[in-house]
Amino acid sequence: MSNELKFFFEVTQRLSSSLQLDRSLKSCFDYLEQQLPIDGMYINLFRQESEEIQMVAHADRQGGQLLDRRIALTPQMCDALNNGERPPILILNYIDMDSVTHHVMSQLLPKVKSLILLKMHCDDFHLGVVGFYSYKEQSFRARHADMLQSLHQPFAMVTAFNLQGRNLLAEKAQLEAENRTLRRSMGSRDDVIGANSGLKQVMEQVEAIAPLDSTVLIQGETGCGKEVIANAIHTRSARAHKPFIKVNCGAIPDTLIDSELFGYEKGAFTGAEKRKQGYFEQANGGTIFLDELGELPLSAQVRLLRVLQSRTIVRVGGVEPVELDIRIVAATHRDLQEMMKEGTFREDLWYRLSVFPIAIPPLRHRRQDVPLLVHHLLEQFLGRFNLDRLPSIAPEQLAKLQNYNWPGNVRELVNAVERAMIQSRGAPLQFDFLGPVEVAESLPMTSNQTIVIDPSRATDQLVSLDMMTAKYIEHALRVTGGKIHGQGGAAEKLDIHPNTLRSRMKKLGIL
Ligand SMILES: Nc1ncnc2c1ncn2[C@@H]1O[C@H](COP(=O)(O)OP(=O)(O)OP(=O)(O)O)[C@@H](O)[C@H]1O
Repeated sequence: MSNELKFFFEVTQRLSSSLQLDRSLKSCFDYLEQQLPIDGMYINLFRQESEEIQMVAHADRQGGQLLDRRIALTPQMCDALNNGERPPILILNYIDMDSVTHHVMSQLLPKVKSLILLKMHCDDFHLGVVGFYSYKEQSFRARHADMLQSLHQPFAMVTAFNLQGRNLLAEKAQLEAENRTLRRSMGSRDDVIGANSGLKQVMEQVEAIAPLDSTVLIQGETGCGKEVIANAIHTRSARAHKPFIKVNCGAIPDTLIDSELFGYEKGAFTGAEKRKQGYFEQANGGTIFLDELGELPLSAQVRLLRVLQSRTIVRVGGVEPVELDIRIVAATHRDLQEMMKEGTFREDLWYRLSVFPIAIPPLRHRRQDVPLLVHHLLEQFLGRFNLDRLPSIAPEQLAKLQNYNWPGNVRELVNAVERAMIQSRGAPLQFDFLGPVEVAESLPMTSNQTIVIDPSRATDQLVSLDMMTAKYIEHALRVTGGKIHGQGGAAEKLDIHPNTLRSRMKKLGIL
């Protein structure tokens, strides 16, 4: 075999040795550096549609890497690269001999002093170049170019196939993302956003209580995710494949509560033509979620207490108790203890229910969850709005969302994101309809959560020192992910004793 053939055979063998361009390029380099005075090589694509050069792979003595580094070109540079007169192989013993190469290399590999560029063509399409470079000026001779010129076809083929492979991988990643969204919308286990940040403590409680059959009372402001947490308890329990029945206690008229909850026997009242199961029976084997429990009238509270004690119900018009295997999860945004004092909520029922209370912090106390929720909602809305990519949000708009006070909690955020998507029509999302963020309600933050104390931003509308202290403590808790004591905790950062911080939080009403 002639020397040229041996060279061609060895390089093409190495080039096709792996499906990963970084590996095959490194293998080529290891051989080529013994044949040519090179310090490295790379593959650059010519992206005519976006007027860019994209470096996709590089290899030198340290190893091979896949890259995605892009350099913008001027229209004149694109014309120069498209010019049919540009030779298929070019020796540049000084980088500034060619203005486009100088522009690109000064940004990608500024130490390179001389180069051989091998143009890659595929079906009349100018794919880009393979660059063989040296850190010394005047390294290359015509014989080096002669050796390399037969390689333009194999390099072009391998690069083209590799790019196709990458497109397939990108499609696969997109399919996986769609799958995740679908699973979430079907209520799979990973649908609690903030489970590892603002809702970490809540989720620890959920994980602990879910496998047991204990009654759970979820408390939290309206729209903060009580149903989401109730659902998480059910899906993490052994009852996950059994019914999860949600009852909105506030939505049932007083006169219908008994028959809706406990069902009725045939003939129990006019119109009761056949026996009907109530919500409790429908939930048999699974979980019943009693939402808005605070709205339940006192008479129904007594009967609920009986169910909790005996795990049996009696249908309206019936006498026989029906035994049930159910787990009860209740939720309210009302202050049940206050209602007890007023006499509108039964004390005995409270004690039965509050065996395992879970308090969900409002969204303004876990602002770190806002970007996560926004991203989750955008993914959810993607399908509904028939979009093929996520709309963008400018950092200051995201900061605005994080600083806003969210009186309607996550539900209000859901509505705000939906409204912004409807209004945006493909442009970056705007949330100016939320109105200015009040200084009193949030401290100015940059998008990377660094607090900015800027007296020039103070207005004449002063707020009480207690309110400012509360906001500052809340901010410290956000920064530390809710950690109070120990290294990196809020007490350390605020330079006070953890017990002092706790008592101040209690006084200021911080959860
Ligand atoms: N942690 C979360 N992750 C994902 N979505 C959430 C989360 N919290 C709330 N949501 C969404 O916010 C909306 C309101 O949540 P949910 O109905 O659970 O609140 P709630 O506290 O039960 O409200 P209400 O007090 O009105 O009964 C729903 O669309 C829900 O999917």
